[in-house]
Amino acid sequence: MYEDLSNEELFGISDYSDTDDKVEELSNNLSSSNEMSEPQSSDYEVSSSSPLTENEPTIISPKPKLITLPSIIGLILYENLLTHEQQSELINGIIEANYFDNPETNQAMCFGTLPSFIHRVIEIISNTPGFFPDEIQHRDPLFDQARSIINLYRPGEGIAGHVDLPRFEDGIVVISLLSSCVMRFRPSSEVDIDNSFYENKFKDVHDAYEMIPVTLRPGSVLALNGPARYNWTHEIEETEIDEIGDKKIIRSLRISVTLRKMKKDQLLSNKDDSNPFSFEIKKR
Ligand SMILES: O=C(O)CCC(=O)C(=O)O
Ligand SMILES: [Fe+2]
Repeated sequence: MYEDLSNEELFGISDYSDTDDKVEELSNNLSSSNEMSEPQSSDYEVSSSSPLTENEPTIISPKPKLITLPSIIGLILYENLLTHEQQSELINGIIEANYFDNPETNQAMCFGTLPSFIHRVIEIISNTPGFFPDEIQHRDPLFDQARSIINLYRPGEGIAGHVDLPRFEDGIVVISLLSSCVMRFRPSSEVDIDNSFYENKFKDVHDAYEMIPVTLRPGSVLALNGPARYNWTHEIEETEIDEIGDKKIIRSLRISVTLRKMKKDQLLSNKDDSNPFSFEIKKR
C-alpha cells in the first residue's frame, strides 16, 4: 500500500520481546492500531563473536549518532542513544505506572521525585557529553524537580507549536519511544507568543517562513538549549502520515518523555512540587 516508503523510515519494536505484549495490551486498551514493522538490519550492529543463524540474528544495538543542525543553534539530536534494553525499561516503567489506563488520558506530569526508571535515563544523559554547554550539562541535579512529562500519541495525534514555558530553566530534553514522528521547528516570531520574555532572547535572525523538520526516532534523545529552546517553536502535526521530502512515516503509537528543570523561584511558588509523590494526568 505504501510502496514509496523508505525502509529507513519504518521502525518497530518487534525485537522488544518482553515489552511487546504489554505494548499490545496498552494499545488494545487505547483501541489504537499498533502494527509494528520489523526493524531493518542495516540499522543494527550484529555481533560477530556470537554464532548467527539465518533466522535469528543477534541484535546488539543500533549505532548511536549525534546530529546537529546549522540553522538551529542549540539543537542536538542523539539518535539511538538508548539501547533496546534501556528503551524497554522506560516503556515497562511507564506501562506499569498505569498513567494511561484511562483512554481519555494522553499526558502524565510527574512532580517532585522522579520515578527510578526516569532517573536511570537521566544518568545516561548526564554521562553523555555534548548535549548541553558545560553550565547546563554539569548542573546538579540536571533535571531533579523537573516537571517530567510523559506524552502518549495515538496515530494522528500531535502537539501544537509552542516554546516551553519560561518557568523552566534552559536545557530541555525529549526522549522518543516506540515509533517515529516528525517534529517541526519554526522561528518563534512567526507564532504569536504572548510573552515578551521570548523576544530576541538570543538575537539570532530567522526567515519568518522557515520550517525545519526533524525526525524523532525511538531511542533518540533531543536536547534543546539557547536559541533552539527560546527562539524556535516546536510542534508535531496532527496527521497519520508524516511526509518529509519524498519519504513518508506512518505514525504508530508513540511515547515521549520530556525532562526539564523548574526554576528555583517557581518551585517555592508552586505547592504541587512540594509533594514528592504526586503526578497529574490530563489530556493534551
Ligand atoms: O512529545 C514530544 O515529542 C514533545 C513534547 C513537548 O514538546 C513538550 O512536552 O513540551
Ligand atoms: Fe515542548
